Amino acid sequence: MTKAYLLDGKAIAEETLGRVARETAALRARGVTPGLATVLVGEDPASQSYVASKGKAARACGFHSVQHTLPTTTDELDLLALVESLNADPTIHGILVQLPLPKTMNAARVLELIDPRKDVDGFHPVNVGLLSVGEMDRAIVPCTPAGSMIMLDKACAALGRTLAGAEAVVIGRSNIVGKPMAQLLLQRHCTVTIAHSRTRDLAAVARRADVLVAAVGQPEMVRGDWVKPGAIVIDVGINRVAGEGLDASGKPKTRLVGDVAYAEAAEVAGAITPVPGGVGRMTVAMLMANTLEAARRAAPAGE
Ligand SMILES: NC(=O)C1=CN([C@@H]2O[C@H](COP(=O)(O)OP(=O)(O)OC[C@H]3O[C@@H](n4cnc5c(N)ncnc54)[C@H](OP(=O)(O)O)[C@@H]3O)[C@@H](O)[C@H]2O)C=CC1
Ligand SMILES: Nc1nc(=O)c2c([nH]1)NC[C@@H]1CN(c3ccc(C(=O)N[C@@H](CCC(=O)O)C(=O)O)cc3)C=[N+]21
Repeated sequence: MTKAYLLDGKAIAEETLGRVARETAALRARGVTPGLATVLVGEDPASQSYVASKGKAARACGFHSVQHTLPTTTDELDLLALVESLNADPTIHGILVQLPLPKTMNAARVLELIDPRKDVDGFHPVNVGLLSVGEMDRAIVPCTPAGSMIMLDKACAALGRTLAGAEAVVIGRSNIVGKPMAQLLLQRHCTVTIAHSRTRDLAAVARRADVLVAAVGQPEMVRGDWVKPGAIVIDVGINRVAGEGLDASGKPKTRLVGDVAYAEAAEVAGAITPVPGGVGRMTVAMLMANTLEAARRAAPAGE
């Protein structure tokens, strides 16, 4: 049995981050330093660790990086005021409000207040619209789907495939992953199916896919026999599940798994992304790429 080509998210992300760092140096030579502000409300440990890794990547790229941490009890109006002050701050080109926000807050209202030109997550309705009409010079594309497309291009190059005409199935229809992913695949001329929790016979739908994207949030839901032989499998899922034994502080160990049963799927797929070390790495890298691009668009035209 041939084993799938492993799409190494860490290595591909490093490539992207290297390019961003080089281009940032060039932009700084013109007097512009990309600035990224992250906003975290509450103390969710997973969110804290994501935000920390974003700050670290920003500094490694040579960005100006600021982090705002607000207590869970923050008044929504105070968060809105912070967003407005970041909108008005010329040293900040990218604003990321970490999701999920506390349930007491209206997340849509917060996201819609972010200046679309600084919306490096690509979640603002203006960016959603620009993506859907294909205005890619002005749109900011959500990081996870954008990173997934880069990995798909690597897979196509390695396997000698092309996306045009391919059957693509995206499992998941969220605004942050599933829908924008489907838009990008459509732009690349795939025949796109979006599946979700009401889809009948999901396994059969998945088996049609030359390109299968799982963005579900269900640990290892996609089994090996859901994968068409030779398909390219992009596993977006990040699920923390119980591991074996105890950690150093005596708490039960946990581990990360994707939405795809990796070992089974890797026996059948043509190429596959691992979890961890897959799409998650690319998400952080694309956030840096989006921030650099936002800074460039804000900078006066250079020679
Ligand atoms: N790698 C990365 O950088 C990132 C990873 N993630 C991870 O990706 C996953 C998806 O995230 P996100 O899109 O935000 O999640 P959401 O919970 O917003 O959306 C999940 C989607 O999956 C569908 N779904 C849920 N259960 C099933 C099922 N049993 N069968 C079929 N469809 C199902 C839902 O359907 P319905 O609409 O009908 O409810 C929904 O459309 C999560 O594991 C998340 O942690 C997210 C962002 C970034
Ligand atoms: N406004 C906003 N924008 C986001 O982009 C956003 C968000 N909110 N909320 C949560 C999700 C999730 N997300 C991830 C980022 C990095 C990894 C990542 O780096 N994962 C590593 C491992 C991480 C670990 O070990 O915990 C990996 O897959 O190898 C994963 C998931 C961004 N999100």
